[in-house]
Amino acid sequence: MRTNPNIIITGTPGVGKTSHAEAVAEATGLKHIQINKFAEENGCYDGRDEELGSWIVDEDKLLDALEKEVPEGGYILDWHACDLFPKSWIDLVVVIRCDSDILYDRLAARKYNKKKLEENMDAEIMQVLLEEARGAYDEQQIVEIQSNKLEDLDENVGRMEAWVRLWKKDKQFGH
Ligand SMILES: Nc1ncnc2c1ncn2[C@@H]1O[C@H](COP(=O)(O)OP(=O)(O)OP(=O)(O)O)[C@@H](O)[C@H]1O
Repeated sequence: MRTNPNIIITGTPGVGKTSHAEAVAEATGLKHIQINKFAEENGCYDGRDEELGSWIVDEDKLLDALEKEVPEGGYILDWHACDLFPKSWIDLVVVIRCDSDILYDRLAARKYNKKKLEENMDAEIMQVLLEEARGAYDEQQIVEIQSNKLEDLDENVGRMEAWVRLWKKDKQFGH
């Protein structure tokens, strides 16, 4: 039985996952795992997609490495995919969304190549991550939030902090 929850923060690249995860970790004491970094540090990569200019994560190796700690609770998993994490590990899935014109500017500022930019824009417009979350987790575990402006970030972090507080209180009283 976990005494701290595990939260996935997911969404298309650039929507604001890491900005949210860092702030929620700071506010709640949960540990933030940026999966890209974790995969790199733990040798969970399996080659590189040169066309997209990104590394390919070996999901089996990644889950093996995470399994040593994450099931105990207290983690925020920050990644642009979510359905690989076992349902039994996860208490809340936060899908961050962003308006496409705003996302376009954020991704263009990163100097993504045309293919990568278009793929990510399509993914956001087609709400790929929201559908992926719905396919893997229960509807009541999933929250969809907007991250267009800084006020959204503050409000979202406040909501997530309140959710963590309630979750822990519920556990304390044995619900
Ligand atoms: N609500 C927001 N208001 C204004 N700017 C934001 C907001 N959320 C994120 N940003 C900005 O958008 C950029 C991308 O944010 P961030 O790195 O958190 O996204 P990400 O989803 O973690 O991206 P990636 O998947 O590539 O790691 C950053 O420059 C960040 O400051």
